[in-house]
Amino acid sequence: MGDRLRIALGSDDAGLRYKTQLAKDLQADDRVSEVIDVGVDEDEETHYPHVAAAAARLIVEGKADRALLICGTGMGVAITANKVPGIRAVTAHDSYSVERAVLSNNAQVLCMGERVVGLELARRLAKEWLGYRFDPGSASAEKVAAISAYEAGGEA
Ligand SMILES: O=C[C@H](O)[C@H](O)COP(=O)(O)O
Repeated sequence: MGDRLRIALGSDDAGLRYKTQLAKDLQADDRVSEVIDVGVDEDEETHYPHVAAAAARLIVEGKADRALLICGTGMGVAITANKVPGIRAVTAHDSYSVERAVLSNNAQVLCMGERVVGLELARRLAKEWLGYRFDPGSASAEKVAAISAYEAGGEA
């Protein structure tokens, strides 16, 4: 991952208002090199699993570094993204969890719920999230490696 981040951004119709604002925030942020909008658009009713899977696949294909996904609760998009091998997605609505999602879990995908968290807090959390980088030399790396080993069907 380079210093600046390529962010896949997606929502269903329940998260579209927040996605629209977050897109503007991300595009204005110097730490972001690219925002890849995977939908939905206005008047589009693609269900959340399709949007979440599209964003997660961009990461495993090396076309995005991270994804920010919004649905009603932030849960359906996280569940879906986690079905894509290699993806670690979390739902988080507080500052500490957002920090640990990156620093402890090396999660590439942050999910939030438009029906759960206020817009200004969501914007702040997204801004904080951009500032964290996982340290592969940290004590957390061994634990993340264990996640990957279990995902691969082995033992850790
Ligand atoms: O996790 C799912 C999301 O909250 C979605 O936006 C709404 O899903 P539902 O319409 O099935 O409740």
